[in-house]
Amino acid sequence: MEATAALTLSSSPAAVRRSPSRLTVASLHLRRVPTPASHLCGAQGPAAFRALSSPFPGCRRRRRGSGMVVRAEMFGQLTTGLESAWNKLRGVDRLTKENIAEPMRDIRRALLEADVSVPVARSFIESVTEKAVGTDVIPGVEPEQQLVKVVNDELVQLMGGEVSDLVYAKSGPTVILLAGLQGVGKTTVCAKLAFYLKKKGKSCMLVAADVYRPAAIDQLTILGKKVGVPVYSEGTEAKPSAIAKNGLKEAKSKKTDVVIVDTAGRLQVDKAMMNELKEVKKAVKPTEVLLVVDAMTGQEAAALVGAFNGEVGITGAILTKLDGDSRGGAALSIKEVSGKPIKFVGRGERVEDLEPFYPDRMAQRILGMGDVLSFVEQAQQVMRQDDAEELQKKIMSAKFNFNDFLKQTKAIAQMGSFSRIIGMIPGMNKVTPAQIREAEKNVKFMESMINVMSTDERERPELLAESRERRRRVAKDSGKTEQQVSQLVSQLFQMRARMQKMMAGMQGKDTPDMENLMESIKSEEQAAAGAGQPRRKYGNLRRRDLDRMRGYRR
Ligand SMILES: Nc1nc2c(ncn2[C@@H]2O[C@H](COP(=O)(O)OP(=O)(O)OP(=O)(O)O)[C@@H](O)[C@H]2O)c(=O)[nH]1
Repeated sequence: MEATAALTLSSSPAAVRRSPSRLTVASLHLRRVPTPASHLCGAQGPAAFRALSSPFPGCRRRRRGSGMVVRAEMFGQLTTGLESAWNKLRGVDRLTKENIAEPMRDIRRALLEADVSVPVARSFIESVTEKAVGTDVIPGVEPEQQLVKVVNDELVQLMGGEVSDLVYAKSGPTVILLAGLQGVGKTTVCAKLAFYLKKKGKSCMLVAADVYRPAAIDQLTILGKKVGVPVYSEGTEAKPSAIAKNGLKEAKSKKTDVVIVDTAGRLQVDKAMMNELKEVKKAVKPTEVLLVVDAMTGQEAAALVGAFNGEVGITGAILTKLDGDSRGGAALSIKEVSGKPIKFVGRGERVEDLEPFYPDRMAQRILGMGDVLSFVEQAQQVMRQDDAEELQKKIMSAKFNFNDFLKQTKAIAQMGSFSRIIGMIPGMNKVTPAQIREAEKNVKFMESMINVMSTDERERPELLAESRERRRRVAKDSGKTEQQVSQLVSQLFQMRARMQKMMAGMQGKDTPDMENLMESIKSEEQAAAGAGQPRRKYGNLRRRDLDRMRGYRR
């Protein structure tokens, strides 16, 4: 049977055709098994959740400069190229090899225009095609949204997947050796790194091993002063490897945590440069050898990282000048081409302008679709097939218990706070902030009671239904009244009944009618405004459950 997921995301292909400029995410529907809605809404009625579960207008793609989605201008062209790929999928039912062929060509073109190398673009396209075609359809998520997600995940992988942290030495100072061609920003990076590490509570020392450009030593000394870090130098006469070795000795004697060695840059890769680097490396046995590359050089930067790694052996790259006019090819290709991760990126000339490289954030910037991605991810999470199937079995056997209740509550909480979700959906002005706060308060309120229940009580709500003693204990331990606990137990049984009714309807080939369902929830809640009041009929609720409920209400 199909996944019984509770929350799904969609807007109909018809709506998309009517409004092609709209991104098609974003109506939240209750499908098949209803997410327990009423428990989020408490006695005040499920207004907030009802509003969430009713179809909304599509989530409009944020225009450039609208302020809601931060787009890296650097990737602007790539982003625009990708957009045309999504547009070509509007209105299709599922992703097939045939219907994604043209969008894939757009993506390939966009990557090449961003200065990604041909082999990298080719393998990217192959991988996206394979995953997109094989991807499970998530009910309610539009095919182009799924493609956005696949492209996002592949971009993240392409850029190295996880963030690659600096490695520190197990004992003694951590030595970071910086290498790179002339003018890429090495000296500036020395100061930026020291500034970054100081903020992390590490003591640092800079070592001036660029003996060919006298101004480099002065520049490093000035920058060292600026960030409050000592600079070790021996002028321009000594050998770089000796300077680095002596600098390390001094750092050891001062118990410095991190030593950053600045080396000379050349206009191009040459043998002398490589040999010198190898010597310095041998002299100080660095924990990290980082190649500084300029993002403006595009795919050449990636090739350079590969070349340095082959010759000298490096641990990663630092990509500078991402604030400039580059097209992004370097960020996309370095890991794939060289096998080495980008560890930091420089986004300006100031010492503060260095940050760790986060592949996921970068991918989101490229796509400029953070809202779509979080919707698809959340839908996937909420709809994990195993959970859903297990839940379905429980519903059918009337075993839906407080653990499931809590799980569902948390699944909804995972959809982001109510306010956040609503904030992402333009046109969602039917739910007032007060209603949102109320719904959130109710979730917490119920959790506090469930949290103090014993394992048995959570698994078998009947125990609470049967025993006033137990209800009193839960009330006392959670600081609530006995009546409030009774009401919670009552709500769980009502929910079981509603779910079974719906499942029975589905199995009887009736398509569940959400309008009717919500109406029936509403009228049930009106009929049962308090746990002590008589209720109207309970649909498919089992006789045993009813008896038990009666037992606890007596
Ligand atoms: N816009 C921008 N400029 C940067 C960045 N990083 C460095 N620069 C600038 O690039 C220029 C060269 O930087 P340096 O740090 O001197 O480069 P270098 O690699 O040490 O140069 P050599 O010592 O000649 O090898 C300077 O004007 C820096 O201010 C960055 O991330 N963004």
